[in-house]
Amino acid sequence: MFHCAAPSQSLNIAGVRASQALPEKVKIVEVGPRDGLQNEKTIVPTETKIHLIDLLSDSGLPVIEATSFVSPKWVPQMADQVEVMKGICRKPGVSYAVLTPNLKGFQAAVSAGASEVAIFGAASELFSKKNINCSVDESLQRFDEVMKAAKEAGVPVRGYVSCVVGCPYEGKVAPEKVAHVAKRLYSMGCYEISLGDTIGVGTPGSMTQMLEAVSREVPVSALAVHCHDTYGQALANILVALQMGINVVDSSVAGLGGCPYAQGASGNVATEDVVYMLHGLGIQTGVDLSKLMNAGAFICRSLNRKTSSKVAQAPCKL
Ligand SMILES: CC(C)(COP(=O)([O-])OP(=O)([O-])OC[C@H]1O[C@@H](n2cnc3c(N)ncnc32)[C@H](O)[C@@H]1OP(=O)([O-])[O-])[C@@H](O)C(=O)NCCC(=O)NCCSC(=O)C[C@@](C)(O)CC(=O)[O-]
Repeated sequence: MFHCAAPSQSLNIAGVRASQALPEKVKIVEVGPRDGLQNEKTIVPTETKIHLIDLLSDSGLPVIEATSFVSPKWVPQMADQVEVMKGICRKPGVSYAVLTPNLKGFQAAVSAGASEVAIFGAASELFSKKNINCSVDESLQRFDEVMKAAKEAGVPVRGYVSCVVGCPYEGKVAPEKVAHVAKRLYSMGCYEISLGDTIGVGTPGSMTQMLEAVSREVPVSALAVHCHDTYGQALANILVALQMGINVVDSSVAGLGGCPYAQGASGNVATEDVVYMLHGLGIQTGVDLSKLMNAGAFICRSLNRKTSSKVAQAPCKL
């Protein structure tokens, strides 16, 4: 018989937070319903997606990326985006964000009531071509159109940069390339830039180098990290980002997901594991871990799949 220590907010832990300048609060952007489900082989029923989003809303998450307004020919799993946006119970205070690759997607997203949109670029030419069928420069031109329309409509826009450490087609990615794309997105008006380790190859060493380069161009207060966990480095990478002053973290309930254009990449870091670590550090998230775990259990049951969250697998429940 063994005992588990509850994550405490003791003076000791608070002392760690103070000495390492960790943030007091972290905003978690839940990407499971989009990043998590976009890669499923069989089409997930719309009602399942809606129920998952409602459970996640109930857990106290502040931002939920609900779906994407991309071409159904490219990502058939997201073809029910309008029904999903219509079906969810919108909880006051929760932002329901969606991905939009171009003006067509933006207009459809706004009609469906998205409270914010995200444009998604890459630091790698080949990934950009495979994912959105254009070069990095062409993508930035398209995003400029979306930004103009978003400003007129008063819709906040988040910007993603994919392949911030490595690319499935080009290998290692130079931090300067990431900084360049991040700066362009920030200059066009994105309020937040999410740095995606799309294939989960980053380590605290390579993340630090990349974050140092990006933070010379974009204020740290406007950065988020989006870590896939292929090599089991995601939590360590997030900790490094927090120590550098970043206080927005993307994650996916049950560690679902991957990118259809990055074969072999595993899901995002599990939201349950991020929340457990943050609470253990005395950092507030506003998320109720047990409600979040219910949402994770629901989607795993629905997909007939084992969770990738270590916290959800742990034999002792807190
Ligand atoms: C960008 C395109 C559309 C270009 O695709 P394309 O084929 O070059 O586009 P097109 O403009 O030539 O249009 C082709 C067809 O798509 C339609 N179309 C055009 N746009 C839309 C739209 N918005 N919504 C619905 N339909 C659309 C358009 O109307 C046309 O229909 P047709 O005339 O053949 O019937 C395509 O490549 C695409 O949809 N790509 C999305 C890929 C994707 O969703 N990838 C996964 C998300 S990114 C990711 O996961 C990484 C991230 C964000 O999580 C961070 C990280 O981990 O790094």
